[in-house]
Amino acid sequence: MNISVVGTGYVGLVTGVSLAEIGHHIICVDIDEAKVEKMKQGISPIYEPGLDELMSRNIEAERLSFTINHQEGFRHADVIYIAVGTPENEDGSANLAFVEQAARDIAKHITKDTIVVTKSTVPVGTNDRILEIIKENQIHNMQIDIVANPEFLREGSALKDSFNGDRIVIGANNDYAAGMIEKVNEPFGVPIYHTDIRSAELIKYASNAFLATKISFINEIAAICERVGANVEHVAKGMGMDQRIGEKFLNAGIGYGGSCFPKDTKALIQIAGNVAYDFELLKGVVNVNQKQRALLVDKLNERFATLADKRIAVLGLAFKPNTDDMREAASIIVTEILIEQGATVIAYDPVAMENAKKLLHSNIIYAESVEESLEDADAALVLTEWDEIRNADPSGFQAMKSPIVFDGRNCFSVEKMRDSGVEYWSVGR
Ligand SMILES: NC(=O)C1=CN([C@@H]2O[C@H](COP(=O)(O)OP(=O)(O)OC[C@H]3O[C@@H](n4cnc5c(N)ncnc54)[C@H](O)[C@@H]3O)[C@@H](O)[C@H]2O)C=CC1
Ligand SMILES: O=C(O)[C@H]1O[C@H](OP(=O)(O)OP(=O)(O)OC[C@H]2O[C@@H](n3ccc(=O)[nH]c3=O)[C@H](O)[C@@H]2O)[C@H](O)[C@@H](O)[C@@H]1O
Repeated sequence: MNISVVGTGYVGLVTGVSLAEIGHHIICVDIDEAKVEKMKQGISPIYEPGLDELMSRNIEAERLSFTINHQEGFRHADVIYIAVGTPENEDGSANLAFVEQAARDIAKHITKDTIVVTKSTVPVGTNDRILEIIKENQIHNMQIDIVANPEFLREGSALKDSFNGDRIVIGANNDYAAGMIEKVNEPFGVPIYHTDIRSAELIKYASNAFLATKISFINEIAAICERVGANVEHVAKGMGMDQRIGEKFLNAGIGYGGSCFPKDTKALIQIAGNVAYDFELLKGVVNVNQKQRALLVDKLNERFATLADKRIAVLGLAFKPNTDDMREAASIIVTEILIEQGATVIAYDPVAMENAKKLLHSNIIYAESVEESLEDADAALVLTEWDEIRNADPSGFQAMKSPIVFDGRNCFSVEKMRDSGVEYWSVGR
């Protein structure tokens, strides 16, 4: 099928590449010229394991191309996917400006009957609005159907998730559109769940909010563990063995970050608020996460009278391993407080440092390796559990002025660290 994807961020590009890989003809449209130039050469503008290789393969096979021109992008499209950003407004609600602009672009340029598929995470009712915008602004009078098809991939394992997802949700209000989008997705071999549009929209927010709830829940259990002398890893394991609970997303740490959990939890609170429902539980989840992010700085402040003369190594900057994405990373707030308190910060991340430099305080010093960041440091904070950090030899911490480590991702064995003479604090163990 001829498919166009609007927006080539983490979701749009992975969607385009995956659909090309299963045999569709894909043209991706983005307004960012520099990005499009890179992608035309088979270079992914984002770090995502395996993506460059799959892009190049499908470009060579002439199943994948890129353009900044919407008209060219939509000319042959049977289906158009919307995968533009839905960032957070100041009040926490979802900003739909990019989605609405994409709808206007579609309205202006389509010249054949089209199914529009919304991949972006959008509040309930947005697909109705998109359809309305397209119908109101259409130049040629074409038949338009709309399908809500939320995305569940995780950054860092996006391709793996696309080909091995737990489900594909198709929300439609007619059998033709639902059947066509099922056909598009069939080669993935992933279970397909059909529902109405509004339920599909809510499935996405409810799923992210539930996962965020698991994380804040285990983080509160970790706080109790610390106070009563239990070990949160053992507690999580014992809980997770109950299949009704499940073992995943029970890793205690410095909370959730990234481009989605923080914004989607807040957006769902707004969605509920708009229909006069106070989502108390989710408000608690958000508050717990807020506190959790500053946990390591609180611990540092308990350990040292002042940070003014301290050299602090920060290991890991991305919001999670295997991505260069810095959106809502804990490192943003942690490094800001450290610098505010007068500390010297020497940071290292295997992949995200270029993006970090654009976002973090200009006083941060960047190291080329874990070892370099540890040299002469008074304390080290672990913010992201990259394999390179996780696999660091505990004896390496002896290069510090004082081997004191606050581990926000429970990367190291408590026993090994203590045996290596490291003063070690981790979350709830
Ligand atoms: N990042 C993730 O892991 C996931 C994101 N989502 C959702 O998917 C959506 C997209 O997220 P990301 O890929 O992270 O966004 P992103 O911000 O990385 O990328 C959006 C892209 O859309 C482009 N764009 C904006 N307006 C355009 C227009 N009118 N025409 C063409 N291109 C346009 C931008 O230039 C940018 O390249 C959001 O709603 C997000 O909540 C859903 C699941 C996973
Ligand atoms: O809507 C989205 O954008 C996506 O959001 C998350 O994916 P992502 O943000 O890429 O990464 P996750 O692996 O979910 O991690 C999110 C955050 O939670 C933290 N986390 C995760 C798991 C855990 O047990 N503990 C924990 O603190 C991670 O460190 C990270 O900061 C969801 O997992 C995806 O299903 C969803 O599609």
